[in-house]
Amino acid sequence: MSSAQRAVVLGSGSWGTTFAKVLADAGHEVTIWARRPEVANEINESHRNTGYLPGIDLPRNLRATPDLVEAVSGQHFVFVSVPAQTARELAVQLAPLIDDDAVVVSLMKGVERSSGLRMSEVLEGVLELPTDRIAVASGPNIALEIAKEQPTAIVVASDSEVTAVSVAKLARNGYLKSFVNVDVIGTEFGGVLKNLIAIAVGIVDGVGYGENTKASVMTRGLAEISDFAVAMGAQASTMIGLAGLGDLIATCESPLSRNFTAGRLLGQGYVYDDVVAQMQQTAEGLRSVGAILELAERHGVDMPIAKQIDDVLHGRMSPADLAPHLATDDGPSGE
Ligand SMILES: NC(=O)c1ccc[n+]([C@@H]2O[C@H](COP(=O)([O-])OP(=O)(O)OC[C@H]3O[C@@H](n4cnc5c(N)ncnc54)[C@H](O)[C@@H]3O)[C@@H](O)[C@H]2O)c1
Ligand SMILES: O=P(O)(O)OC[C@H](O)CO
Repeated sequence: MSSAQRAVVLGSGSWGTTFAKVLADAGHEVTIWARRPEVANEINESHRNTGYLPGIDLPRNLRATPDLVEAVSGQHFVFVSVPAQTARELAVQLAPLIDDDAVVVSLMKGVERSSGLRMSEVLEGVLELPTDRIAVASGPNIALEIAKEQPTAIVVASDSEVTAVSVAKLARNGYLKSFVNVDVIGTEFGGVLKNLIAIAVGIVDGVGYGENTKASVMTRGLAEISDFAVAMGAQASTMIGLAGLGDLIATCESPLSRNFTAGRLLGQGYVYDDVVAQMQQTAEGLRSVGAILELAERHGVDMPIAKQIDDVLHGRMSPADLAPHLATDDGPSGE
């Protein structure tokens, strides 16, 4: 464990609050920025965030504020955990506030719908930071499990290994072990793309198909998202690491996953708008699929599962046809 430092986490939803708890449990002095003052008050007064982490007691060295200026002032480590589609507007507010030497870390797992940019690209562009002051963290990290202090691993990536190590040293404690790599593209896309496959697995689960179907979708899904990530510049090895295969397994198998849950509702026959209305929390995959398909087309990558998710989302395909379609493709081909 490193010596005590200061850090701020922007976003007080499930992951922002959990990650702040991870840092505070490592002995650091942690501030969490909550957009809603009532959430900040609850964290400060009751040491709880019941809307997102029911039953979890938060550490006392974790304090919250709804004031972004106060939250960010003098902070060297700034972690960002808001829904991907809101990252740009937050970054615009953040730009004049961050310290000259601050390291900014994305905890998010979506792409910007309008541009197809990864979150680190959005932050880097708006904040005008060199890439050695940007990092991303990803892995099999279902928030509530980590908040319950169940043992977990995470990977921190930055173009600069020094930066990745400095962040990974900060974000480790008795229940979270951090690893590092320098493949930002793979680490980030791993987190984005597993969400799509978790939606597909949720769909077939909702339809009532069993383990063979889910395993087929997961395995072919891993091949599909690896092809995409490598075409975008990722290392193939990252896709079988924590941010790829690791997160794919956790998200596709957990009833706590919002992406899996959204898929299951689709499989049970709910339409897209009903699913969005029922989700209390962010299911990033629903908003990433269109942008990923556009990038895939531009880079000549075939993504049959992602296409089928998009067809189900837009009512062009019955959920029950998703997996059979996989099996009735043209003649046999190599795995
Ligand atoms: N929950 C997890 O298990 C988990 C784990 C790893 C990564 N992530 C990623 O972390 C990111 C955040 O997810 P989450 O689970 O905390 O989501 P969440 O839905 O639980 O919480 C989102 C938070 O963002 C706030 N927010 C909403 N709109 C905002 C805006 N315009 N400006 C600022 N804040 C706004 C909400 O008030 C809430 O506090 C996502 O990209 C997600 O994929 C989540
Ligand atoms: O709840 P989900 O589907 O957003 O998944 C949460 C995390 O990304 C799992 O690592």
